[in-house]
Amino acid sequence: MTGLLVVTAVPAEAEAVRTGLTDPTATVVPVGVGPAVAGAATARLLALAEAAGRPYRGVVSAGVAGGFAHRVAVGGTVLAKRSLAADLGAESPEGFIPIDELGMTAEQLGGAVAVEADRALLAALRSALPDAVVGTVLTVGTVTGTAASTRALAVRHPDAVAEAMEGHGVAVAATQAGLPFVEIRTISNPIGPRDRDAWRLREALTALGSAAAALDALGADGG
Ligand SMILES: O=C(O)c1cccc(C(=O)CC[C@H]2O[C@@H](n3cnc4c(=O)[nH]cnc43)[C@H](O)[C@@H]2O)c1
Repeated sequence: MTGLLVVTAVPAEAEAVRTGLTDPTATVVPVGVGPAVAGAATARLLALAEAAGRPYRGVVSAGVAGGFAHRVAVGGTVLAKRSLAADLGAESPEGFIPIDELGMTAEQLGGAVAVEADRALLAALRSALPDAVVGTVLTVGTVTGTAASTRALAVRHPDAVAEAMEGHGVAVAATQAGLPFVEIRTISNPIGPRDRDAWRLREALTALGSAAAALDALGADGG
């Protein structure tokens, strides 16, 4: 069995992870932006490793994220208790209806709208990163960019700490492969009215490099 598969969206995030992670058995791959592309790419990487007789032992979704300002500051680190597909559902005149409240069977849904982090991986990261904020990390297809939608998300998900665009897709790929999964993010921007100039990518990428050192705790003898 090989080591961990760590997937990021963009190459800059993968580079940041590689600066902190020293576990030689881990593989870090930038797979693209968004849950569909990240999920499909992760599933393919897992299948290729399995077919080569070198299956991964766990999957990590890592990168930068928008943070809910009342929960975590820019530059902070978050660990996902669960990775939740926050915009999977239906709009209605009364508001958003999550996919799992539309009356579909489990078979029709094909997977959970929220994937829980693997307990052992999360526990190992929590102890290596005691200052990290732990809560739900939302997966969205559209970056939240208004005060109204930020409020609506925070009300709908009071335990949410951050949003990003890949976690749930990667989590579904890991779950379907029977592998443990966890999501780790560092905060590049507060969620709220769009202000791309306010994104602190360099700060978040530096924090990601530091946080990635904790992934060594998930290596062959850890986690
Ligand atoms: O341009 C660069 O150098 C660069 C370096 C690192 C990352 C990027 C990105 O564009 C990251 C996109 C990635 O970040 C996540 N993200 C960050 N903030 C949010 C947010 O407020 N809402 C949703 N997602 C966010 C997301 O996972 C994207 O894939 C560029």
